[in-house]
Amino acid sequence: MAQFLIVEARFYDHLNDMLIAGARDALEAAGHSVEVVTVPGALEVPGTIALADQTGRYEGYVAIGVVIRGETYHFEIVAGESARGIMALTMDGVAIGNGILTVENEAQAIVRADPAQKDKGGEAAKAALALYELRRRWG
Ligand SMILES: Nc1c(NC[C@H](O)[C@H](O)[C@H](O)CO)[nH]c(=O)[nH]c1=O
Ligand SMILES: CC(=O)[C@@H](O)COP(=O)(O)O
Repeated sequence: MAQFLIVEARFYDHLNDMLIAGARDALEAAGHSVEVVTVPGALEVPGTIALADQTGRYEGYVAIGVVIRGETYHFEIVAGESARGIMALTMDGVAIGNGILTVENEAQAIVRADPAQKDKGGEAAKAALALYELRRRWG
């Protein structure tokens, strides 16, 4: 049994609740414990995972959030930089599944967040579990 941390950018409550439910179910079904920490937006997620990892308390992380395209270039910054930060940590060996949706509209987000449909939260948790298992094998 390992301790996983879900780091959620709580920008859209109803969408996050579905993503977290899917992620939590996947982690608990695999026999692990789950904590959740909430940050304002997707840009804060990589830094939060970096800080959490320094504590040594967690074996893996699931990044949760939703970025919906608006009218300006801000979408590219938030979507791209959050993914870039998460990927940088992954390349340093941190076990992270990226469940931050980057979508055009709310309808796309609902289909992807709903555990009964695309279940992207569960998918991200399974990615974190896969990296955690590889770390155990090779670590
Ligand atoms: N527009 C969205 C954001 N924007 C906020 C940033 O992530 C960040 O919190 C702010 O710039 C302060 O550093 N965040 C999301 O998660 N989703 C969005 O659609
Ligand atoms: C992530 C975004 O694009 C967004 O929420 C910001 O919207 P806008 O570009 O209309 O300010």
